[in-house]
Amino acid sequence: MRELVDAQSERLREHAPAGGQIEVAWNPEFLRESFAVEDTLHPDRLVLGFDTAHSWAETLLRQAFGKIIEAGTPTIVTDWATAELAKGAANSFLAAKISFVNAMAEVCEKSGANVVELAAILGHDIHIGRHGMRPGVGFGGGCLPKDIHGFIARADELDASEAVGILREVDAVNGRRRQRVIDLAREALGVDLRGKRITVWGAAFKPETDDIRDSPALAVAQRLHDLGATVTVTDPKALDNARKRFPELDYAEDHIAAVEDADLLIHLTEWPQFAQVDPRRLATIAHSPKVIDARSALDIDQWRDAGWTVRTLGRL
Ligand SMILES: NC(=O)c1ccc[n+]([C@@H]2O[C@H](COP(=O)([O-])OP(=O)(O)OC[C@H]3O[C@@H](n4cnc5c(N)ncnc54)[C@H](O)[C@@H]3O)[C@@H](O)[C@H]2O)c1
Ligand SMILES: O=c1ccn([C@@H]2O[C@H](COP(=O)(O)OP(=O)(O)O[C@H]3O[C@H](CO)[C@@H](O)[C@H](O)[C@H]3O)[C@@H](O)[C@H]2O)c(=O)[nH]1
Repeated sequence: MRELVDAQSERLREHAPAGGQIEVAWNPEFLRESFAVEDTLHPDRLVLGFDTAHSWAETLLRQAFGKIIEAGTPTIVTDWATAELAKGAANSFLAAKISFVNAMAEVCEKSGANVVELAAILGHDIHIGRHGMRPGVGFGGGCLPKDIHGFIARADELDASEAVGILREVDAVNGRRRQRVIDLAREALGVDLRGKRITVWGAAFKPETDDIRDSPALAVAQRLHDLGATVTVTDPKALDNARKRFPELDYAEDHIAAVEDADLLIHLTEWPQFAQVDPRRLATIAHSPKVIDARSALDIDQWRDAGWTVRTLGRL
């Protein structure tokens, strides 16, 4: 690791106009999409990685983050190698937490337990914590998938493959959640999906963004389309991006009208407006009132009372 950073610094010194004046500092940031401003102004920690033989970069960064440091933000000053690992390790842990609860969901599906309640029980243990452990169709986006793959590749380069076996499993669990939704769709509609009309609620990889990078919702929608279903996708913000990337899918602006004549509705991105829909009204629009709640975000008792057949990931 040290050699890699040294080599990168050397390359910078060769190519940058400032040459030997260049000093390299690592400052990973941990902001989440749709919370970028809040996470930037109020980060839960700062990581500053330097070549400790120099102090110029440290002085500059401490000035740049002056107000945030004064506010008492934990600030960890460390070496290059540790700072470089910080980002990949943090995202790997977040991904592992999600896949852990989703692996529990797989067990719940076999045993009849309820993964939402199980996650609440686990989350109240302060050693575990309740944040970032919502079960569902798994993680996507521009960060967690890329970062665990990058971390695995780097560990392989460093001859530390065994240490990241756990991350290969994290990735495998994540992929199985998407497949589980396809399996549930086939249970609901029959193995042959040709000619079936499926409405997908959600295109963004998570709510409150138009980002569709590695979106679980669109991956599932595309697979259903490949199996012959007519798939209509709706999303409050991400339709333009989705249309460009997956022109073969159908799109609808209005999430209620999107359900007209549907044989099956699949809830794949938990936008709050989806959970606020009156299921009684929706049941009169759909061709067949069947829903898969792949984010455990709908009030399934209310939907069942309204006449819907409800399937979920990780609870009956
Ligand atoms: N999106 C986030 O919330 C977030 C949060 C923390 C960290 N990060 C990290 O920040 C980095 C960028 O993320 P992003 O979401 O802004 O991605 P992005 O894809 O939106 O932006 C990347 C930019 O880099 C440009 N680019 C790509 N390859 C290039 C190259 N070879 N030369 C010059 N420019 C190139 C692209 O054109 C694009 O404008 C990633 O490593 C990501 O993990 C992102
Ligand atoms: O309990 C949870 C939390 C998240 N997700 C999914 O995980 C993915 C990532 O969500 P989130 O972490 O909220 O979004 P990002 O904006 O990708 O932020 C992650 O990636 C950033 C870029 O590296 C980091 O800076 C952040 O700390 C890290 O949370 C999304 O698909 C979510 O639907 C779940 O399935 N269950």
